[in-house]
Amino acid sequence: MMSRFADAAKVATSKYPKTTNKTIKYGTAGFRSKAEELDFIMYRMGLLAALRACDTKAAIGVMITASHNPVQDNGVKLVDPMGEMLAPAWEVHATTLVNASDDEIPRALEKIGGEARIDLNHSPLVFVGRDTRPSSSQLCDAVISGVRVVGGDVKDLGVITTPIIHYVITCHNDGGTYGVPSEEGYYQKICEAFVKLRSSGASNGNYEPIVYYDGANGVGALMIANFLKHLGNSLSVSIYNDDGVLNHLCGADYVKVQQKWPEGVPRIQNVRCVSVDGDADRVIYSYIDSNDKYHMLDGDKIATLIAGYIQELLKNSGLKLKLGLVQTAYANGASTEYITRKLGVPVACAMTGVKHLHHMALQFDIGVYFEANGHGTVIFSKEARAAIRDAAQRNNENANKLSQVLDVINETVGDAISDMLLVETVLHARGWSIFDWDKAYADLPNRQMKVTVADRTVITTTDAERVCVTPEGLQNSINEMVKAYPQGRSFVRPSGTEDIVRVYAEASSQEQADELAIKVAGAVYDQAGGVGSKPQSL
Ligand SMILES: CC(=O)N[C@H]1[C@@H](OP(=O)(O)O)O[C@H](CO)[C@@H](O)[C@@H]1O
Ligand SMILES: [Mg+2]
Repeated sequence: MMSRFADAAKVATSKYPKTTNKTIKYGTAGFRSKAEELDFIMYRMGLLAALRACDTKAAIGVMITASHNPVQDNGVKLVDPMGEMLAPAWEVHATTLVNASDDEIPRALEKIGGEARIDLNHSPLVFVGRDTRPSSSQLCDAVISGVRVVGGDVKDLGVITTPIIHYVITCHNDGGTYGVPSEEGYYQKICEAFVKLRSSGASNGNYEPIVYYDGANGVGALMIANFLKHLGNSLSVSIYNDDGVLNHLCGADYVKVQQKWPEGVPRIQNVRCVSVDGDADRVIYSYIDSNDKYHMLDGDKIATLIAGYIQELLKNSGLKLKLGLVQTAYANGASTEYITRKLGVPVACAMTGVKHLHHMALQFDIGVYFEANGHGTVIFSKEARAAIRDAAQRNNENANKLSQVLDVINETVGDAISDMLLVETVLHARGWSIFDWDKAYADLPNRQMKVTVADRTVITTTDAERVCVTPEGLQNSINEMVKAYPQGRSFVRPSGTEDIVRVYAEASSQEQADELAIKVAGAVYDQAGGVGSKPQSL
């Protein structure tokens, strides 16, 4: 019998033939590689998205972006019905489908359909969005072809940020409860709440409503301009890096990793600079102080600022809701210490990757989660949201504020611009300058290194990646090394996005953190099959 998916193979062969025999895996960030290697993968992800839409009987999202990677790269990730990352079982299906030969596509689709017991009579709807990369438009056409060849409908959102597609998908699938399912609906919801929260005046104490915005030369620069149309005089945003080479010497990843002021932004003392990444789902703040010293405020600083403020609103409102913060092993030790000891907010540690953090944040009524690199948000349980809205209606002033704060937040995924507006809201409420915020606690000096090994899967970990299980003996070596450094901490784990092992070290001085990182990197090289030359310096 001819497969109902026969056309999928025909179009694959004629328009999107497979161009590699390498095995490819759907990773933490979906599929990512050089743009010219991606046509066939995009087409197949269109096919898969349509099947997933049948499976969930809901609209599915496809975002074409390689986030902070160089402009030559591109990538694709699927968004599940409530804005979540694609379910793990479907990551496996994605991998199977991408690794099938062109002729095997119908069989692979039948198999996925069978395993997931999909109702193929459902007519699938797929939303697609893309970043500003020159390759994105053509790759988007490949996705659309994939969806259509199996009878799906497409809504093309055009050039948008990753968080906007997550928001639109969620609103579409919940019948508009979370908000109006459109790009315009997104701006309106967030901005209206933000403007209301500062209706008594945009300045307050040490807070001045002025930011410099580093758009990473990407979609974040376009979208902030749309935000500004809704923000009136509430915040003055000067936009920089809006038409150069994507992510080049600027943007959130550059600022965080290089710990440097972004190129293209005027180097003015004591001004808050907000850097977003290539698809605007990550944000990092930085400033130059009066002594011309550079300071970077990362996801940990953002998370502690937000959690501290929500805790205060909760306390003053009398609402009994359980607030918690989720971090990863990369969170600076000083931030964990500050939030647990000073603020008394419980902290949980999740494995790297936002889906793990998101999942762990669900255990709290209000869960704040952030990776140190600036990706994160706040999520509220249904009950928490209802309790807040209810108390707000009964004129509880703090609950009312919290209710408006809730609308500034994009709960569906980490969102650079919504997170920025949230940070600005807290600073405004507290009357803080960026300096006041920064001095809450001092980061422990830290260092990250990469080690290349023959097979990074020989490294396995436990306890949210903080303890290394294999190769046997490596953790003991790390323990011995760490002992020699005051406030020393170090761990190693295989990257989920690059073919390397990551080493993290922190200690009481930068020299010591660097020294510890180099020693631990050496131990990884010796005990886990290092290749090339042994790491001896940074
Ligand atoms: C140390 C670090 O920043 N790791 C990043 C990086 O993961 P790795 O598994 O470490 O390669 O990419 C992930 C996806 O973008 C992001 O979630 C994560 O935070
Ligand atoms: Mg990103």
